[in-house]
Amino acid sequence: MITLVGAGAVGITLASYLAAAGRPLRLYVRAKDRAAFEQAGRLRLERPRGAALEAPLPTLTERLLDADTRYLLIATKFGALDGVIDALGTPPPGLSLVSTLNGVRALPRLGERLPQTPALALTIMFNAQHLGPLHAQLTTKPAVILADGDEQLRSLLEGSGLAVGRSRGEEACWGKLLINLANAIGALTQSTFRDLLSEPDLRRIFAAVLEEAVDRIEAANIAYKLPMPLPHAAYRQLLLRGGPLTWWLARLKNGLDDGAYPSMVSDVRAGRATEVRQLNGEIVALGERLSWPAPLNARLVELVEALELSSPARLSPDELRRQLGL
Ligand SMILES: NC(=O)C1=CN([C@@H]2O[C@H](COP(=O)(O)OP(=O)(O)OC[C@H]3O[C@@H](n4cnc5c(N)ncnc54)[C@H](OP(=O)(O)O)[C@@H]3O)[C@@H](O)[C@H]2O)C=CC1
Ligand SMILES: CC(C)(CO)C(=O)C(=O)O
Repeated sequence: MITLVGAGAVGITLASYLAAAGRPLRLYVRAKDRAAFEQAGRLRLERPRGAALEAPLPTLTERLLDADTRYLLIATKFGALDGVIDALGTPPPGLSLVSTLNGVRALPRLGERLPQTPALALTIMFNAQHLGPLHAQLTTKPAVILADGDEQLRSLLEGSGLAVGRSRGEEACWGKLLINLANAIGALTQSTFRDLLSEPDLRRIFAAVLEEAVDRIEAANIAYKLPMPLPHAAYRQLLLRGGPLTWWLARLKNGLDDGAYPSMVSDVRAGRATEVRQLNGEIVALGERLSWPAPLNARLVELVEALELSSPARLSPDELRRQLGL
């Protein structure tokens, strides 16, 4: 049995595929959400091309762990993770924790707080927005990458309509983190992926922020796998000189919708805390450990954190480039 905690954009997307395929799934619900979930009566996922996916409402549970829970699938934001761990108490033997969180902090956090319980990463390669109770919008192909090591979980995910890739250890999480460095650029300029990958100033900013991060990750000998069929040097050239080609390739590979935007754009619009510390901040922390600062990523963290404290003001791509000294 899988229990899913976090019925937001990612959680509803995963739950819709799993429930529609008849996989054993329970949905954790807090008292504040029960009436709205029951009223929704089913899961509904709008999809970029093709019909919406409707799936039966999984059993709702107010316990994170039931006697038969084998996997706890965590789809909250990082800021809510400690609260979930606190509510877990002492997990029984046989339970595995599965983190869908962006960044690379969730697994070490789970390992520190729950050292006896195995935790593995399910890297989310799709993009989705939360539309309402048990209702989300998918704006890409429904792809995920599961770290090697749990074939039972893999068999529950495969065949559900989700495309399930493989990763050795955490190399997919680090590769995905590199892509997520653009979330802050999107949040500050309120840009779509199409803008981020076709507007010249935004492409230049992303190329510089990515290069700063790749240099530090390689200097620290961290294994990473970019989720694209190109090595970083070639992708950088594409960003700098490929014109709209970068956008067209991303569109072809990921099935991105024209209007899709990074999840941090929604966070800023909704006035929620962002995960910028777990994304660009991770590169800043790595730079500190290496005594090789990462000033572009540090400035992005500062700018996004300033946004969190004030009402969102959109920077133009040119203003952001100048603010970063590029
Ligand atoms: N959206 C996307 O396209 C992608 C997101 N990700 C990552 O996936 C993770 C989840 O993101 P996303 O789905 O967008 O976030 P959302 O904010 O849409 O969803 C998180 C959900 O978790 C709920 N939640 C928080 N605390 C608890 C709790 N203690 N118990 C039960 N539910 C809880 C929230 O409810 P409430 O707000 O009512 O507290 C909210 O519905 C993040 O790390 C994100 O970076 C990764 C790839 C793509
Ligand atoms: C990969 C990307 C950028 C899109 O899903 C994402 O992880 C996010 O929006 O947070």
